Amino acid sequence: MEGQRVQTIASQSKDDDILNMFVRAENEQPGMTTIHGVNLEVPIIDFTNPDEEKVVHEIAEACRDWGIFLIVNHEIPDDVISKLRSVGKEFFELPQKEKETIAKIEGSNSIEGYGTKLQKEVDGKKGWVDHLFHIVWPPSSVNHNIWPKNPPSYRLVSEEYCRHLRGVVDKLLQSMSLGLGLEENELKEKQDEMIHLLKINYYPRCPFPDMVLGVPPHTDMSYITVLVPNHVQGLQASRKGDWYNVNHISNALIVHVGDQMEILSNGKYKAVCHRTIVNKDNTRISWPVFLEPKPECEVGPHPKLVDQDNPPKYKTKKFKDYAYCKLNKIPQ
Ligand SMILES: O=C(O)CCC(=O)C(=O)O
Ligand SMILES: [Fe+2]
Repeated sequence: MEGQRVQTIASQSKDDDILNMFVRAENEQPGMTTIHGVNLEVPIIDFTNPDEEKVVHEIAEACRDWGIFLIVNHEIPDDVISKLRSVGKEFFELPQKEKETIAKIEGSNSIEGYGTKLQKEVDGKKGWVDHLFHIVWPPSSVNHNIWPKNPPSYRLVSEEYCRHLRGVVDKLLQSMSLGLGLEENELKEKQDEMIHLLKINYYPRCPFPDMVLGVPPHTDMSYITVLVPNHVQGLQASRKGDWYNVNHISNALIVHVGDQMEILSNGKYKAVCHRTIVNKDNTRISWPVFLEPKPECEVGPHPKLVDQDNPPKYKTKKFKDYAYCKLNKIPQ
């Protein structure tokens, strides 16, 4: 096991030394660094808009100018989302011993399983969050041994959500492809080389939310990430050097452009820098699905998007090498 879980610390610890491991330097503390009183009104895309050309244009513009947007009317039924939220919450509310049966094995290369620490920690400061990771697609990459056995409906519910999500992802990739001037199905067809990785972030209530972070500032390593949170706001994005709360719409999907999409588009689409804050009164939970290349897959600027006037801005490398450098904070 990789040390104490934040959930355990949150429910038990009054020890200043332990709590100090979470308190950030002032220039990182959300209380000091958030622009208060305004939300970042990121683009909202309506998937039922009959003007499909307009939707493509809006998505491309959002990827270029924001790297983050919300999708409303996405056709994932509300009850599918609410069941996903229930089973995830139920898993994290199980006795600690039961959760540890699917804990990530320390030193293993796999990211899958129940865990706490993720990236190399700057200044040894810890994020106020535990998580669960498991691959949900394609079936050949899925290891059900790592999925929670409890609640018993966990698997069925998660599979149902992920099936619906694939429809959303297809539409997103088609629009992003067109927005780059590629054929409609060019990115969608790359899905053979991709995995869908579900994460659940569990942010327990925190007695001093202004001084700690959930997930520290980062861009996602994925091509794109599609996320649903519970009812508790906590996602912040950086815009022109300032941190803002992102507008929260219940049951909207939040899309992040990740590093691989920025690389593939040779910088035309921008990965969004984001972080999360925690809450004094409420537990926050979020369910991102990361669309990532398979480890051996090479990612670099798309050949059709580079020429003499637009030389490649990024190296082409295997995703596993990219991920190793990123997680260990080694320059790419
Ligand atoms: O909880 C959230 O809203 C975002 C979490 C996140 O950025 C991540 O897990 O990469
Ligand atoms: Fe993220």
